Amino acid sequence: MVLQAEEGVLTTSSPRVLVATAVPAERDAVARAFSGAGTKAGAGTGLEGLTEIRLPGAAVCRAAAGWDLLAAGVGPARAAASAAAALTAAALDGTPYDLVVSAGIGGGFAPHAPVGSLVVADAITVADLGAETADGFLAVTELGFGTVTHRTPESLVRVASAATGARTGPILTVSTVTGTAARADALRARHPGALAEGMEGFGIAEAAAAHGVPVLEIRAISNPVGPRDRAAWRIGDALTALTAAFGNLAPVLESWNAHDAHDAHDR
Ligand SMILES: O=C(O)c1cccc(C(=O)CC[C@H]2O[C@@H](n3cnc4c(=O)[nH]cnc43)[C@H](O)[C@@H]2O)c1
Repeated sequence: MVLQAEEGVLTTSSPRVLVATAVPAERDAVARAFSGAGTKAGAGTGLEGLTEIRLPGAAVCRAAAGWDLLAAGVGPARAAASAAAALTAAALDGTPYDLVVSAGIGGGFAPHAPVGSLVVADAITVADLGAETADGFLAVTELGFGTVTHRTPESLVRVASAATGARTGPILTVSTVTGTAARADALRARHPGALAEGMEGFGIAEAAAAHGVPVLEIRAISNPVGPRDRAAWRIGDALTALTAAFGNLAPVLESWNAHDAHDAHDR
């Protein structure tokens, strides 16, 4: 967000937002909210009408003024590397991002996050970064290292959930998709209140934190967290919900003041 002097008056331009998904299908679902780009019209690349900017380590698509979309890859490490590349390139270019949004489909914890619903994270927590011991799992912070949770700005979570109808609560980041009831129960016990899981949020939040940029995560629920039944994932419905979410989210994020982000903290 750059302050500009116009006729002697200081005005604030719209924030620059980086939306990071895992895969191109999710990025294109976000793109459809802006201009109809990413529809099936054309050769099926999903990028008709979008400008692709190739960077060292990442390629971002400009969906609209101020809105860059990144298919950052699956899993926290690849997503962090891609997001960091995009953030660094923008900073070196003198046009840093004001907000990073981790977005995509995700698993929902029953009964609070049913398939087809939306979840906005008030906390982005890595669930499997630590050590297994005879007495159970120890988070990396309990070993004296690093971070396991990034908080999202309260004011941003409030406006985002009001605009989209999303439930708000912790979203877990896992490197292994939960595939049994026992693992789902263990996650519930360790993270009471967790609404959803995905595979990239924490990595993207780490990259954003390294650049001092606030982060938000939004997931459209495609499947329940629990016993694996890949055939039952409602990916199409979730992608449709993601497009609708960004249609409602974009105007409120554009008017959100990034300087309100002082209410976010890492743990
Ligand atoms: O096959 C397709 O057409 C397709 C379209 C869009 C996305 C996909 C994915 O497989 C996305 C993988 C992505 O989804 C997240 N995810 C979804 N459900 C879960 C879950 O139960 N636990 C953890 N992650 C989940 C995750 O972020 C993956 O990166 C396919």
